[in-house]
Amino acid sequence: MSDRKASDKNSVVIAGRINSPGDLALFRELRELANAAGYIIVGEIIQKRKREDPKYNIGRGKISELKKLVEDKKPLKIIFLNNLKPSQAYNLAKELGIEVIDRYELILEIFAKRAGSKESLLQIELAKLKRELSFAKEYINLSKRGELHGFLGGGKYAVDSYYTYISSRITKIEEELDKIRKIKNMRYNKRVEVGLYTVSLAGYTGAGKTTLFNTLTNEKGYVDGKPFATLSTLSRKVKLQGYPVIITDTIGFIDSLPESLLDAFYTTLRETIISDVILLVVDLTDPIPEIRRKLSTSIDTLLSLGINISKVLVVGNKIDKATGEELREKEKLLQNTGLEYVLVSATKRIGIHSLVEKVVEMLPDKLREKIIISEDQSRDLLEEILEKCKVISFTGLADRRLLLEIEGRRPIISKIKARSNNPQDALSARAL
Ligand SMILES: Nc1nc2c(ncn2[C@@H]2O[C@H](COP(=O)(O)OP(=O)(O)OP(=O)(O)O)[C@@H](O)[C@H]2O)c(=O)[nH]1
Ligand SMILES: [Mg+2]
Repeated sequence: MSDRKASDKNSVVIAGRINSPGDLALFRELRELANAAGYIIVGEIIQKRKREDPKYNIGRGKISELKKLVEDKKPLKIIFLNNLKPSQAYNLAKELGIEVIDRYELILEIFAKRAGSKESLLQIELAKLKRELSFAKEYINLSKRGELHGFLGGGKYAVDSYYTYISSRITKIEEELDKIRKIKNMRYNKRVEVGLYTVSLAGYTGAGKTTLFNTLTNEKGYVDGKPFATLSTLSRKVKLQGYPVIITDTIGFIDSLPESLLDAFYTTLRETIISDVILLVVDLTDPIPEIRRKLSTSIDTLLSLGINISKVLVVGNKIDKATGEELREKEKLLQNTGLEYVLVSATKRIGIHSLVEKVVEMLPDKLREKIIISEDQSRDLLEEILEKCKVISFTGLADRRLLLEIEGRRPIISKIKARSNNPQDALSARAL
Protein backbone atom coordinates (compact mmCIF):
# COMPACT_ATOMS: atom_id res chain seq x y z
CA MET A 1 0.00 0.00 0.00
CA SER A 2 1.35 3.42 -0.88
CA ASP A 3 0.95 6.36 1.46
CA ARG A 4 2.16 8.74 -1.23
CA LYS A 5 -0.07 11.78 -1.55
CA ALA A 6 -1.53 12.68 -4.93
CA SER A 7 0.56 15.86 -5.01
CA ASP A 8 3.70 13.76 -4.58
CA LYS A 9 3.26 11.75 -7.72
CA ASN A 10 6.03 13.76 -9.37
CA SER A 11 8.27 13.64 -6.33
CA VAL A 12 11.98 13.08 -6.71
CA VAL A 13 15.13 12.87 -4.62
CA ILE A 14 18.17 14.62 -6.03
CA ALA A 15 21.66 13.36 -5.34
CA GLY A 16 25.12 14.48 -6.26
CA ARG A 17 28.80 13.72 -5.82
CA ILE A 18 30.42 17.10 -5.33
CA ASN A 19 34.03 17.81 -6.14
CA SER A 20 34.28 21.62 -6.19
CA PRO A 21 32.33 24.83 -5.43
CA GLY A 22 31.36 24.78 -9.11
CA ASP A 23 29.67 21.41 -8.59
CA LEU A 24 27.73 22.88 -5.69
CA ALA A 25 26.41 25.63 -7.98
CA LEU A 26 25.43 22.96 -10.49
CA PHE A 27 23.63 21.10 -7.71
CA ARG A 28 21.61 24.25 -6.91
CA GLU A 29 20.83 24.59 -10.59
CA LEU A 30 19.69 20.94 -10.64
CA ARG A 31 16.83 21.99 -8.34
CA GLU A 32 15.65 24.54 -10.90
CA LEU A 33 15.97 22.02 -13.70
CA ALA A 34 13.97 19.42 -11.74
CA ASN A 35 11.26 22.01 -11.14
CA ALA A 36 11.24 22.97 -14.80
CA ALA A 37 10.65 19.30 -15.64
CA GLY A 38 7.62 19.37 -13.30
CA TYR A 39 9.12 17.46 -10.37
CA ILE A 40 8.76 18.20 -6.67
CA ILE A 41 11.95 17.63 -4.70
CA VAL A 42 11.27 15.70 -1.49
CA GLY A 43 14.85 14.92 -0.47
CA GLU A 44 18.47 15.69 -1.28
CA ILE A 45 21.76 13.92 -0.74
CA ILE A 46 25.18 15.40 -1.36
CA GLN A 47 28.46 13.57 -1.04
CA LYS A 48 31.83 15.29 -1.08
CA ARG A 49 34.04 12.87 -2.92
CA LYS A 50 36.66 13.28 -5.61
CA ARG A 51 36.65 10.00 -7.48
CA GLU A 52 33.56 8.22 -8.63
CA ASP A 53 32.82 4.76 -7.35
CA PRO A 54 32.95 2.50 -10.42
CA LYS A 55 29.80 0.62 -9.43
CA TYR A 56 27.48 3.42 -8.22
CA ASN A 57 29.29 6.68 -9.00
CA ILE A 58 28.36 7.92 -5.51
CA GLY A 59 30.25 6.25 -2.60
CA ARG A 60 28.87 2.97 -1.30
CA GLY A 61 28.33 4.37 2.20
CA LYS A 62 25.82 6.82 0.77
CA ILE A 63 23.78 4.05 -0.80
CA SER A 64 22.27 3.00 2.52
CA GLU A 65 21.44 6.65 3.27
CA LEU A 66 19.77 6.92 -0.13
CA LYS A 67 17.88 3.69 0.51
CA LYS A 68 16.49 5.08 3.74
CA LEU A 69 15.45 8.29 2.05
CA VAL A 70 13.67 6.30 -0.65
CA GLU A 71 11.81 4.28 1.99
CA ASP A 72 10.80 7.41 3.91
CA LYS A 73 9.81 9.68 1.05
CA LYS A 74 8.74 7.17 -1.59
CA PRO A 75 9.81 9.33 -4.52
CA LEU A 76 9.02 8.51 -8.12
CA LYS A 77 12.67 8.59 -9.13
CA ILE A 78 16.15 9.73 -8.17
CA ILE A 79 17.95 12.36 -10.20
CA PHE A 80 21.73 12.33 -10.15
CA LEU A 81 23.83 15.40 -10.77
CA ASN A 82 26.74 13.35 -12.10
CA ASN A 83 26.67 11.72 -15.50
CA LEU A 84 26.02 8.03 -14.89
CA LYS A 85 27.55 5.27 -16.94
CA PRO A 86 24.89 2.81 -18.10
CA SER A 87 26.20 0.17 -15.72
CA GLN A 88 26.06 2.65 -12.82
CA ALA A 89 22.46 3.64 -13.62
CA TYR A 90 21.58 -0.03 -13.79
CA ASN A 91 23.33 -0.89 -10.52
CA LEU A 92 21.74 2.04 -8.69
CA ALA A 93 18.25 1.23 -9.94
CA LYS A 94 18.69 -2.40 -8.94
CA GLU A 95 20.03 -1.54 -5.50
CA LEU A 96 17.44 1.15 -4.72
CA GLY A 97 14.47 -0.45 -6.46
CA ILE A 98 13.53 2.82 -8.16
CA GLU A 99 14.16 4.58 -11.47
CA VAL A 100 17.41 6.54 -11.55
CA ILE A 101 18.20 9.21 -14.13
CA ASP A 102 21.01 11.76 -14.43
CA ARG A 103 21.22 15.48 -15.24
CA TYR A 104 21.60 14.74 -18.91
CA GLU A 105 18.35 12.77 -19.07
CA LEU A 106 16.65 15.45 -17.00
CA ILE A 107 17.65 18.12 -19.53
CA LEU A 108 16.37 15.87 -22.31
CA GLU A 109 13.07 15.50 -20.43
CA ILE A 110 12.73 19.29 -20.18
CA PHE A 111 13.52 19.74 -23.83
CA ALA A 112 11.04 17.02 -24.79
CA LYS A 113 8.34 18.61 -22.65
CA ARG A 114 8.87 22.06 -24.09
CA ALA A 115 9.61 21.25 -27.69
CA GLY A 116 7.04 22.73 -30.02
CA SER A 117 8.49 22.74 -33.49
CA LYS A 118 9.22 19.71 -35.64
CA GLU A 119 12.85 20.83 -35.64
CA SER A 120 13.23 20.75 -31.87
CA LEU A 121 11.42 17.39 -31.62
CA LEU A 122 13.84 15.90 -34.13
CA GLN A 123 16.78 17.48 -32.30
CA ILE A 124 15.70 15.80 -29.07
CA GLU A 125 15.21 12.43 -30.73
CA LEU A 126 18.67 12.79 -32.23
CA ALA A 127 20.23 13.60 -28.86
CA LYS A 128 18.47 10.63 -27.25
CA LEU A 129 19.56 8.25 -29.99
CA LYS A 130 23.16 9.46 -29.81
CA ARG A 131 23.18 8.72 -26.11
CA GLU A 132 21.67 5.29 -26.72
CA LEU A 133 24.34 4.67 -29.32
CA SER A 134 27.09 5.39 -26.82
CA PHE A 135 25.30 3.16 -24.28
CA ALA A 136 25.02 0.39 -26.86
CA LYS A 137 28.77 0.71 -27.38
CA GLU A 138 29.31 0.16 -23.67
CA TYR A 139 26.94 -2.84 -23.66
CA ILE A 140 28.96 -4.35 -26.47
CA ASN A 141 32.19 -3.76 -24.56
CA LEU A 142 30.73 -5.23 -21.38
CA SER A 143 29.39 -8.22 -23.23
CA LYS A 144 32.81 -8.82 -24.82
CA ARG A 145 34.34 -8.81 -21.35
CA GLY A 146 31.55 -11.12 -20.11
CA GLU A 147 30.30 -8.55 -17.61
CA LEU A 148 26.71 -8.25 -18.67
CA HIS A 149 25.14 -10.48 -15.97
CA GLY A 150 21.53 -10.07 -16.96
CA PHE A 151 22.19 -6.48 -17.93
CA LEU A 152 20.48 -6.94 -21.24
CA GLY A 153 18.42 -10.06 -21.77
CA GLY A 154 18.95 -10.54 -25.50
CA GLY A 155 22.74 -10.73 -25.33
CA LYS A 156 25.24 -9.59 -27.90
CA TYR A 157 23.25 -10.32 -31.04
CA ALA A 158 20.34 -8.16 -29.87
CA VAL A 159 22.68 -5.34 -28.96
CA ASP A 160 24.40 -5.51 -32.34
CA SER A 161 21.18 -5.29 -34.32
CA TYR A 162 19.89 -2.54 -32.02
CA TYR A 163 23.13 -0.64 -32.67
CA THR A 164 22.59 -0.92 -36.43
CA TYR A 165 18.98 0.23 -36.07
CA ILE A 166 19.95 3.31 -34.03
CA SER A 167 22.72 4.25 -36.44
CA SER A 168 20.40 4.19 -39.46
CA ARG A 169 17.70 6.15 -37.59
CA ILE A 170 20.31 8.77 -36.65
CA THR A 171 21.30 9.18 -40.29
CA LYS A 172 17.65 9.58 -41.29
CA ILE A 173 16.97 12.26 -38.66
CA GLU A 174 20.14 14.11 -39.56
CA GLU A 175 19.00 14.22 -43.18
CA GLU A 176 15.58 15.50 -42.19
CA LEU A 177 17.07 18.15 -39.90
CA ASP A 178 19.40 19.17 -42.66
CA LYS A 179 16.42 19.83 -44.95
CA ILE A 180 14.58 21.90 -42.33
CA ARG A 181 17.69 23.92 -41.56
CA LYS A 182 18.44 24.54 -45.20
CA ILE A 183 14.98 26.07 -45.71
CA LYS A 184 15.31 28.15 -42.54
CA ASN A 185 18.78 29.29 -43.53
CA MET A 186 17.74 30.17 -47.03
CA ARG A 187 15.06 32.47 -45.63
CA TYR A 188 17.55 33.96 -43.19
CA ASN A 189 20.33 34.35 -45.72
CA LYS A 190 17.98 36.04 -48.17
CA ARG A 191 17.31 38.76 -45.63
CA VAL A 192 21.03 39.10 -44.96
CA GLU A 193 21.84 39.17 -48.67
CA VAL A 194 19.49 42.07 -49.27
CA GLY A 195 21.65 43.99 -46.85
CA LEU A 196 19.77 43.88 -43.58
CA TYR A 197 21.85 43.96 -40.44
CA THR A 198 21.64 41.01 -38.05
CA VAL A 199 21.69 41.00 -34.25
CA SER A 200 21.43 37.85 -32.10
CA LEU A 201 20.51 37.46 -28.46
CA ALA A 202 22.61 34.92 -26.60
CA GLY A 203 23.21 34.00 -22.98
CA TYR A 204 22.62 31.59 -20.13
CA THR A 205 19.13 30.13 -19.79
CA GLY A 206 16.88 32.51 -17.84
CA ALA A 207 19.03 35.60 -18.44
CA GLY A 208 16.12 37.42 -20.08
CA LYS A 209 16.84 37.02 -23.81
CA THR A 210 13.24 36.51 -24.85
CA THR A 211 12.03 39.34 -22.62
CA LEU A 212 14.58 41.65 -24.25
CA PHE A 213 13.62 40.32 -27.70
CA ASN A 214 9.98 41.13 -26.90
CA THR A 215 10.94 44.61 -25.67
CA LEU A 216 12.93 45.35 -28.81
CA THR A 217 10.43 43.90 -31.29
CA ASN A 218 7.04 44.28 -29.55
CA GLU A 219 6.60 40.53 -29.90
CA LYS A 220 5.22 38.04 -27.41
CA GLY A 221 7.86 35.30 -27.31
CA TYR A 222 7.25 32.69 -24.60
CA VAL A 223 8.61 33.56 -21.13
CA ASP A 224 7.87 31.57 -17.96
CA GLY A 225 10.88 32.00 -15.68
CA LYS A 226 11.94 28.34 -15.90
CA PRO A 227 15.07 27.08 -17.66
CA PHE A 228 14.83 26.47 -21.41
CA ALA A 229 11.68 28.42 -22.13
CA THR A 230 13.03 28.96 -25.64
CA LEU A 231 14.10 25.97 -27.71
CA SER A 232 14.14 27.22 -31.26
CA THR A 233 15.36 30.41 -32.81
CA LEU A 234 12.94 33.18 -33.73
CA SER A 235 13.78 36.16 -35.96
CA ARG A 236 12.00 39.47 -36.49
CA LYS A 237 12.80 42.51 -38.57
CA VAL A 238 12.79 45.84 -36.79
CA LYS A 239 14.18 49.32 -37.28
CA LEU A 240 16.67 50.42 -34.68
CA GLN A 241 17.06 54.19 -34.92
CA GLY A 242 16.12 53.85 -38.56
CA TYR A 243 18.52 51.00 -39.36
CA PRO A 244 16.84 47.82 -40.59
CA VAL A 245 17.91 44.95 -38.38
CA ILE A 246 16.89 41.29 -38.04
CA ILE A 247 16.89 40.34 -34.38
CA THR A 248 17.12 36.66 -33.46
CA ASP A 249 16.18 35.11 -30.11
CA THR A 250 17.99 31.84 -29.36
CA ILE A 251 18.11 28.86 -27.00
CA GLY A 252 19.89 29.49 -23.69
CA PHE A 253 23.29 28.14 -22.74
CA ILE A 254 23.90 25.92 -19.74
CA ASP A 255 27.00 24.62 -17.99
CA SER A 256 28.24 21.15 -18.93
CA LEU A 257 25.76 20.55 -21.69
CA PRO A 258 26.33 17.03 -22.93
CA GLU A 259 28.06 16.70 -26.27
CA SER A 260 25.11 15.21 -28.16
CA LEU A 261 22.82 18.02 -27.05
CA LEU A 262 25.43 20.56 -27.98
CA ASP A 263 25.55 19.06 -31.45
CA ALA A 264 21.81 18.88 -31.86
CA PHE A 265 21.00 22.38 -30.67
CA TYR A 266 23.99 24.49 -31.38
CA THR A 267 24.10 23.60 -35.04
CA THR A 268 21.07 25.86 -35.44
CA LEU A 269 22.71 28.41 -33.20
CA ARG A 270 25.97 28.43 -35.08
CA GLU A 271 24.21 29.51 -38.25
CA THR A 272 21.97 32.19 -36.83
CA ILE A 273 24.41 33.56 -34.34
CA ILE A 274 26.98 34.57 -36.94
CA SER A 275 25.56 38.06 -36.73
CA ASP A 276 26.83 41.60 -36.99
CA VAL A 277 26.30 42.09 -33.27
CA ILE A 278 25.75 39.51 -30.54
CA LEU A 279 24.01 40.64 -27.37
CA LEU A 280 25.24 38.50 -24.50
CA VAL A 281 22.52 38.83 -21.87
CA VAL A 282 23.57 38.40 -18.22
CA ASP A 283 21.20 38.10 -15.22
CA LEU A 284 22.43 40.60 -12.63
CA THR A 285 20.08 39.34 -9.91
CA ASP A 286 22.32 36.26 -9.54
CA PRO A 287 24.94 36.27 -6.77
CA ILE A 288 28.44 37.29 -7.90
CA PRO A 289 29.96 33.77 -8.16
CA GLU A 290 26.95 32.69 -10.24
CA ILE A 291 27.35 35.65 -12.59
CA ARG A 292 31.02 34.76 -12.94
CA ARG A 293 30.23 31.10 -13.68
CA LYS A 294 27.45 31.81 -16.18
CA LEU A 295 29.44 34.55 -17.89
CA SER A 296 32.39 32.25 -18.35
CA THR A 297 30.17 29.42 -19.67
CA SER A 298 28.51 31.84 -22.09
CA ILE A 299 31.78 33.28 -23.39
CA ASP A 300 33.26 29.77 -23.77
CA THR A 301 30.17 28.67 -25.68
CA LEU A 302 30.35 31.70 -27.97
CA LEU A 303 34.02 31.01 -28.64
CA SER A 304 33.31 27.34 -29.36
CA LEU A 305 30.65 28.44 -31.84
CA GLY A 306 33.34 30.41 -33.66
CA ILE A 307 32.03 33.86 -32.78
CA ASN A 308 34.34 36.83 -33.24
CA ILE A 309 34.28 38.12 -29.67
CA SER A 310 34.71 41.76 -30.72
CA LYS A 311 31.14 41.63 -32.04
CA VAL A 312 29.80 40.89 -28.56
CA LEU A 313 27.97 43.50 -26.52
CA VAL A 314 27.40 42.35 -22.93
CA VAL A 315 23.96 43.31 -21.63
CA GLY A 316 23.65 43.30 -17.83
CA ASN A 317 19.91 42.69 -17.37
CA LYS A 318 17.35 42.96 -14.52
CA ILE A 319 18.92 46.07 -12.97
CA ASP A 320 15.48 46.92 -11.58
CA LYS A 321 16.23 44.19 -8.99
CA ALA A 322 19.90 44.95 -8.26
CA THR A 323 20.81 47.73 -5.83
CA GLY A 324 23.54 50.43 -5.49
CA GLU A 325 26.82 49.04 -4.15
CA GLU A 326 25.96 45.47 -5.15
CA LEU A 327 25.14 46.57 -8.68
CA ARG A 328 28.49 48.40 -8.94
CA GLU A 329 30.33 45.21 -7.88
CA LYS A 330 28.45 43.23 -10.48
CA GLU A 331 29.11 45.87 -13.10
CA LYS A 332 32.84 45.35 -12.43
CA LEU A 333 32.47 41.71 -13.53
CA LEU A 334 31.10 42.88 -16.85
CA GLN A 335 33.88 45.45 -17.14
CA ASN A 336 36.49 42.76 -16.48
CA THR A 337 35.44 40.86 -19.59
CA GLY A 338 37.08 43.66 -21.58
CA LEU A 339 34.00 43.72 -23.80
CA GLU A 340 31.59 46.59 -24.44
CA TYR A 341 28.67 46.47 -22.03
CA VAL A 342 25.41 48.19 -21.10
CA LEU A 343 23.03 47.87 -18.14
CA VAL A 344 19.30 47.41 -18.75
CA SER A 345 16.02 46.17 -17.40
CA ALA A 346 14.13 44.40 -20.17
CA THR A 347 10.88 44.36 -18.19
CA LYS A 348 11.00 47.96 -16.96
CA ARG A 349 12.55 49.24 -20.21
CA ILE A 350 15.45 50.87 -18.37
CA GLY A 351 18.58 51.53 -20.45
CA ILE A 352 16.98 50.33 -23.68
CA HIS A 353 17.75 53.61 -25.46
CA SER A 354 21.48 53.32 -24.60
CA LEU A 355 21.45 49.68 -25.64
CA VAL A 356 20.00 50.52 -29.05
CA GLU A 357 22.47 53.38 -29.46
CA LYS A 358 25.37 51.05 -28.70
CA VAL A 359 24.06 48.37 -31.09
CA VAL A 360 23.73 50.91 -33.89
CA GLU A 361 27.25 52.13 -33.20
CA MET A 362 28.52 48.55 -33.55
CA LEU A 363 26.78 47.84 -36.89
CA PRO A 364 29.66 47.34 -39.31
CA ASP A 365 30.47 48.50 -42.81
CA LYS A 366 28.27 51.60 -42.86
CA LEU A 367 28.30 54.02 -45.78
CA ARG A 368 26.56 57.40 -45.94
CA GLU A 369 25.72 58.88 -49.34
CA LYS A 370 23.69 61.69 -50.86
CA ILE A 371 21.54 60.71 -53.81
CA ILE A 372 19.07 62.54 -55.99
CA ILE A 373 16.02 60.78 -57.31
CA SER A 374 13.18 62.14 -59.33
CA GLU A 375 9.73 61.90 -57.76
CA ASP A 376 8.54 60.31 -60.96
CA GLN A 377 11.37 57.86 -60.77
CA SER A 378 10.79 54.33 -59.59
CA ARG A 379 8.51 54.01 -56.63
CA ASP A 380 10.14 50.66 -55.94
CA LEU A 381 13.52 52.37 -55.59
CA LEU A 382 12.06 54.58 -52.90
CA GLU A 383 10.48 51.57 -51.23
CA GLU A 384 13.79 49.76 -51.37
CA ILE A 385 15.55 52.71 -49.79
CA LEU A 386 13.03 52.82 -46.98
CA GLU A 387 13.36 49.07 -46.40
CA LYS A 388 17.12 48.70 -46.52
CA CYS A 389 18.59 52.02 -45.42
CA LYS A 390 18.38 54.62 -42.76
CA VAL A 391 17.16 57.87 -44.27
CA ILE A 392 19.11 60.67 -42.60
CA SER A 393 17.48 63.57 -44.44
CA PHE A 394 14.95 64.19 -47.14
CA THR A 395 14.83 67.48 -49.10
CA GLY A 396 12.52 68.47 -51.96
CA LEU A 397 14.29 70.08 -54.92
CA ALA A 398 13.02 71.76 -58.04
CA ASP A 399 11.76 69.63 -60.97
CA ARG A 400 10.05 67.13 -58.67
CA ARG A 401 13.36 65.80 -57.50
CA LEU A 402 14.40 64.66 -54.05
CA LEU A 403 17.73 64.92 -52.31
CA LEU A 404 18.18 62.03 -49.92
CA GLU A 405 20.96 61.37 -47.49
CA ILE A 406 21.00 57.65 -46.73
CA GLU A 407 23.10 55.27 -44.69
CA GLY A 408 23.34 51.49 -44.59
CA ARG A 409 25.57 48.58 -45.46
CA ARG A 410 28.19 49.65 -48.03
CA PRO A 411 27.25 47.32 -50.95
CA ILE A 412 23.56 48.19 -50.63
CA ILE A 413 24.18 51.92 -50.58
CA SER A 414 26.54 51.68 -53.55
CA LYS A 415 23.95 49.70 -55.51
CA ILE A 416 21.19 52.17 -54.70
CA LYS A 417 23.38 55.11 -55.63
CA ALA A 418 24.19 53.48 -58.95
CA ARG A 419 20.49 52.89 -59.62
CA SER A 420 19.49 56.41 -58.65
CA ASN A 421 21.86 57.75 -61.29
CA ASN A 422 20.72 55.31 -63.89
CA PRO A 423 18.19 56.76 -66.36
CA GLN A 424 17.33 53.21 -67.44
CA ASP A 425 15.91 52.66 -64.00
CA ALA A 426 13.51 55.54 -64.35
CA LEU A 427 12.35 54.24 -67.70
CA SER A 428 11.82 50.69 -66.50
CA ALA A 429 9.92 51.91 -63.44
CA ARG A 430 7.58 54.04 -65.57
CA ALA A 431 6.88 51.06 -67.74
CA LEU A 432 5.43 49.14 -64.75
N1 LIG B 1 13.10 41.66 -12.59
C1 LIG B 1 13.32 41.39 -13.88
N2 LIG B 1 13.04 40.17 -14.37
C2 LIG B 1 13.29 39.94 -15.68
C3 LIG B 1 13.85 40.93 -16.53
N3 LIG B 1 14.01 40.39 -17.76
C4 LIG B 1 13.56 39.11 -17.68
N4 LIG B 1 13.11 38.83 -16.43
C5 LIG B 1 12.54 37.56 -15.95
O1 LIG B 1 13.51 36.53 -16.05
C6 LIG B 1 12.89 35.28 -16.37
C7 LIG B 1 13.53 34.66 -17.59
O2 LIG B 1 13.25 35.47 -18.72
P1 LIG B 1 13.34 34.95 -20.23
O3 LIG B 1 13.18 36.14 -21.09
O4 LIG B 1 12.44 33.79 -20.45
O5 LIG B 1 14.84 34.42 -20.25
P2 LIG B 1 15.58 33.66 -21.45
O6 LIG B 1 16.99 34.11 -21.40
O7 LIG B 1 14.84 33.85 -22.73
O8 LIG B 1 15.46 32.16 -20.95
P3 LIG B 1 15.56 30.79 -21.85
O9 LIG B 1 14.60 30.92 -22.99
O10 LIG B 1 15.18 29.74 -20.88
O11 LIG B 1 16.98 30.68 -22.29
C8 LIG B 1 11.40 35.59 -16.55
O12 LIG B 1 10.75 35.28 -15.35
C9 LIG B 1 11.38 37.07 -16.83
O13 LIG B 1 10.17 37.70 -16.43
C10 LIG B 1 14.13 42.22 -15.97
O14 LIG B 1 14.59 43.16 -16.61
N5 LIG B 1 13.86 42.39 -14.64
MG1 LIG C 1 13.99 32.53 -24.04
